[in-house]
Amino acid sequence: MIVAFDRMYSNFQTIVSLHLPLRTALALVVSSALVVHQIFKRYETYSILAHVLLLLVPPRILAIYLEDHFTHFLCILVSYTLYLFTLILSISLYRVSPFHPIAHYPGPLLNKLSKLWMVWVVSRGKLHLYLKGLHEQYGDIVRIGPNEVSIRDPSAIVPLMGPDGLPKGPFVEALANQKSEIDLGKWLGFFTYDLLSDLAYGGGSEMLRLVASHIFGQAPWMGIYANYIPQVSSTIRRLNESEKARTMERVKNGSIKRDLFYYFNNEDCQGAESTPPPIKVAISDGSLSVIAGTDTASSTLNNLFYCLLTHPKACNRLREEVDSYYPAGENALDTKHHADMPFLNAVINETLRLYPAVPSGSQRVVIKGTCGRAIGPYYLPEWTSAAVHFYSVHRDPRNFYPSTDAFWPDRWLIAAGQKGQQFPENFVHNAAAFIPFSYGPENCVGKALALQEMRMTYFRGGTGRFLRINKITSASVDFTSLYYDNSVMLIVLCQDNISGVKAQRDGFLMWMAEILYEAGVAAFGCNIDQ
Ligand code: HEM
Repeated sequence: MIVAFDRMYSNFQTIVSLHLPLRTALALVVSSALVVHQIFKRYETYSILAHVLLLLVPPRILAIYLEDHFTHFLCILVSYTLYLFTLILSISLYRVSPFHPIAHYPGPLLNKLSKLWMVWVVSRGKLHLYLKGLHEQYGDIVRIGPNEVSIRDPSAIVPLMGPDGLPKGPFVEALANQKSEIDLGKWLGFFTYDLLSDLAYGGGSEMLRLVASHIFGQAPWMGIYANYIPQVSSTIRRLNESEKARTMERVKNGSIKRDLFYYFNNEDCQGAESTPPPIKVAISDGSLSVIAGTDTASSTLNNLFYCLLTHPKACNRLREEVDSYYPAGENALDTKHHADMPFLNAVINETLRLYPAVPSGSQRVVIKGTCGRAIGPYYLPEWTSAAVHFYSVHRDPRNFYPSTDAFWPDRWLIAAGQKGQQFPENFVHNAAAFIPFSYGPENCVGKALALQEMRMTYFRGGTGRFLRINKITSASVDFTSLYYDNSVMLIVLCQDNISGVKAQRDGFLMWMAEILYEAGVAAFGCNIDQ
């Protein structure tokens, strides 16, 4: 085999060998790297075959022209070094040059050069703070990648994400363009980035998946290669298999009630499609909703409890409101008053304002082949990715003032013109800049469900073991308002709920210890602010 390859190579060598002078041979290597840069610029590709053909094959062939001047080993070394160096230099110079289509947007040099810098930032779990800092330094639009901007200007929300806005970022589009059946595992990681961009929470393989999706979200080509690393691919395979098994089981058993799957699987035989979708589509729909709905809701609940526990006055006020709507004997799980309880909804909104579960927003992209798009006051050339940075928009004093960075639920009551509320001087409340569920036709499909979940959780505790409080110091926690009821956490807001759960106090303490243990060990910056 080796002999045959050697013979083939020397035949090839004889055919293409031209005995070029050294300068000409080197110039040939440099020019091919420049041509390949143009190809990459035109057709950004995540195909491994294309990467091999463009990155590895040309310098190997061109090494032949150096054979007259160096030893065999040196030819290869010089050819590859010069080729890759020229390619990287050419790409870098272009990215920081005034000729780049988004050169006029300010941003740090490293961000302009490569997304690898963002991979590092993301791996530290503080992307939302990093981007907020960049907006404070550079203004309302910042170049955060070679072809990517982050926006803090609410006037960009409608043109970017509204009915005439842009489609979702490159990963989602690439998924839609898959010709054959999709490899769910591969794309799941990319999707979670769009959705869960900046969450910071812990939890075994979930966290592994999340960290991976964060990183691959910044540099999708890494995801393609990582899929070939046995440890990564086996985690993805396990995830795939478990999603598949759950879906098959659910399809086999049919509906007991009208859950989400009832609709995914077209079990009502109504709507646009009357037949069930292919099983792969059902699996992917199910997985996406679980991913989209679980971590967003649980992290918001974490933050909500954190805010209440660190603001005992607000906690007591909420307790009073609950007691007034649901006096002793009333079923607090009855949803009839939930949407009308002003302070409860103000507390939820204020939590979502300070800690949006998707802080860096959802990416949109200007499709290739268009002449670019005007997004509010900004012009975005084709193939530029852009996202409104929810976290920065929510914490901008031009949108919410005073106490912009503080937990102050009253702002929502004042804005709604609630009786008895003082209108502070210079009060600003830009409702259009409050977008925790994103905006437009592609916003969060689970918004109503999520809000109801938040309201109900006051009474039930909801997500059980997933519920973690971000940062707890004994001084800031009013332990007497928390009880543990075997499987769920119960925040006791109604007087009549207290009896019956007291016996579980030991359980509660164990649970609390577990939280503290997790918060201490999992250094994922659970408290979003630190
Ligand atoms: C507090 C809780 C939640 C927050 C803050 C939240 C936020 C978001 C955001 C910002 C997006 C991106 C939308 C966009 O690209 O413009 C999104 C998408 C989505 N959410 Fe939620 N979400 C929450 C809970 C849920 C729940 C409980 C479900 C369960 C059904 C859910 C299902 C989805 C789905 C399926 C998408 C993808 C929509 C699409 O791409 O078309 N979310 N969510």
